[in-house]
Amino acid sequence: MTDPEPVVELSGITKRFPGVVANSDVHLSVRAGEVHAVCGENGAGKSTLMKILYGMQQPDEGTITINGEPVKLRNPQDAIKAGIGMVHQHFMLADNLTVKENVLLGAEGLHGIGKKARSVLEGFAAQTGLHADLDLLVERLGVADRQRVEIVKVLYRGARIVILDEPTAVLVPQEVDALFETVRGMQRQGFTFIFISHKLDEVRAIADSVTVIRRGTTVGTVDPKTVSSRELAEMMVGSALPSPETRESTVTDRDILRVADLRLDAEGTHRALLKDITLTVHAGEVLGIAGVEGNGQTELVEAIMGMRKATSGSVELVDAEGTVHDLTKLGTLARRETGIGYIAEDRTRHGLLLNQPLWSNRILGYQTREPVSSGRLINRAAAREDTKRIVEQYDVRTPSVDVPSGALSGGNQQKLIVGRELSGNPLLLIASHPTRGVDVGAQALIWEQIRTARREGLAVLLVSADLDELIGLSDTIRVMLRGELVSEADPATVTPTELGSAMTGAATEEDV
Ligand SMILES: Nc1ncnc2c1ncn2[C@@H]1O[C@H](COP(=O)(O)OP(=O)(O)OP(=O)(O)O)[C@@H](O)[C@H]1O
Repeated sequence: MTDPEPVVELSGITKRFPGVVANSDVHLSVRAGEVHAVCGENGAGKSTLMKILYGMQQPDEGTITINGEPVKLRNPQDAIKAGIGMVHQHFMLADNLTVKENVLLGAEGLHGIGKKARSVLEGFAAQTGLHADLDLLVERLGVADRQRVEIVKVLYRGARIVILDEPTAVLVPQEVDALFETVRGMQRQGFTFIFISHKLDEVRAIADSVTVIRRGTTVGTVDPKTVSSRELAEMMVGSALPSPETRESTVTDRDILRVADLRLDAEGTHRALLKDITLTVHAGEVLGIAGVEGNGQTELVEAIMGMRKATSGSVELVDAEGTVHDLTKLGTLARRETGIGYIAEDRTRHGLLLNQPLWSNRILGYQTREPVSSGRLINRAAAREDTKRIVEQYDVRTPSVDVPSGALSGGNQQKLIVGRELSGNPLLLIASHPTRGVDVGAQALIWEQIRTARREGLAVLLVSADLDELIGLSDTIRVMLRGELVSEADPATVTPTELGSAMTGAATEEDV
């Protein structure tokens, strides 16, 4: 039997940015009806390649062939015409519109907005397992359903080849299984998927082929069923990975963060986004917060950081001398200055200034502190030096510390932030999804840095959607549901599936 014809053939793709070759002679050949994973370290060039395939960027060299025809994709409209759809990692839906409105917006020309449109839409909804009412506002949907709306949106526009950019990063294991079921079902109907992921177990579970990219160029394409996750990781990195360390407890009885009876009402209402939150994080402890996205974790972090004003309750930080600092009424910068490092959930909104060089980003949040400032004056030379140190220590792949942080790949931006936030010698680190979007090698590195700091007495409040990370890093896990801490899990014994059930188990469709 001969292999089916490739539906997508990228050949000799090269893309240069100032100081960086993002793609160098990359080849990718995707057969009809397969799930083709693209893997590689942070900065390897995956996003660039996908942007080229989706018409968002033009290659300097190379050719693109779709269904045997050479094509020029000048913009996403061209890609959509060629039958390519992209589901981005960050959803692009309007919360205040219904499912139907979101799908039809901008595509009214296809089937109108009446009965015909609805019936086509219903067909795609059934195909993707989207059971939500099409007239429901998107804000009422959970993450997994929103993702399905995104998929429906691209199918409605005629996509037969769907790019999924890290689709499982925000899903619990049960939702990942459901997504994979959908993908398999659609595959049987002839759809082709290109799947970007750092989760190699998932790649092995769903993909028919995997193309590995390293430092901008193709290493090769393999059958993921015939290699282990470790071998795949080593193909990506080009060398052997360090072994994961064994569990050891460094928890002390010294309180660092104390949150008592915290309540946060939605603005102008008495509807509680957070209720009865009481928790303590000790020196040397990682307290993990598990929860399906949208259950109050973001609000909890923002209330502790002073980005949202709590309705009632208190937040205190106890320093090394035992002095208690009441943070409840302080602003964010003042809270940080008492000794909090903060890895924000949304690095491009709260963590970085994208048009500023890396060294200026090193100063962000530390404008009054050594070594980058004398308290009143910024010390540029010291900031550049310290940024170089971070780049080295955290393996940030960049041509220099003078490029804007926006030119770094997502994972490298994340490494820069983690490096900066651990550099201020904080008492407490608030880490929201600290390794989101980073590759396995960088993840191991970040975990190691956090563990080292914990051994030296750092207290960590960890919020993560990556259950392996929560289980692997936490000393204690608490589960958040509808704004409350509802249960505890022992990371030494709990499985990701059990934790997933605790996170969703008690929730009914309506609650979500
Ligand atoms: N607009 C740009 N300007 C300058 N350099 C860029 C730009 N976009 C990407 N790069 C560089 O190209 C290289 C490849 O980046 P790309 O985002 O494709 O990597 P990636 O494999 O998707 O990484 P990640 O897993 O971290 O998302 C990186 O070195 C990055 O800094």
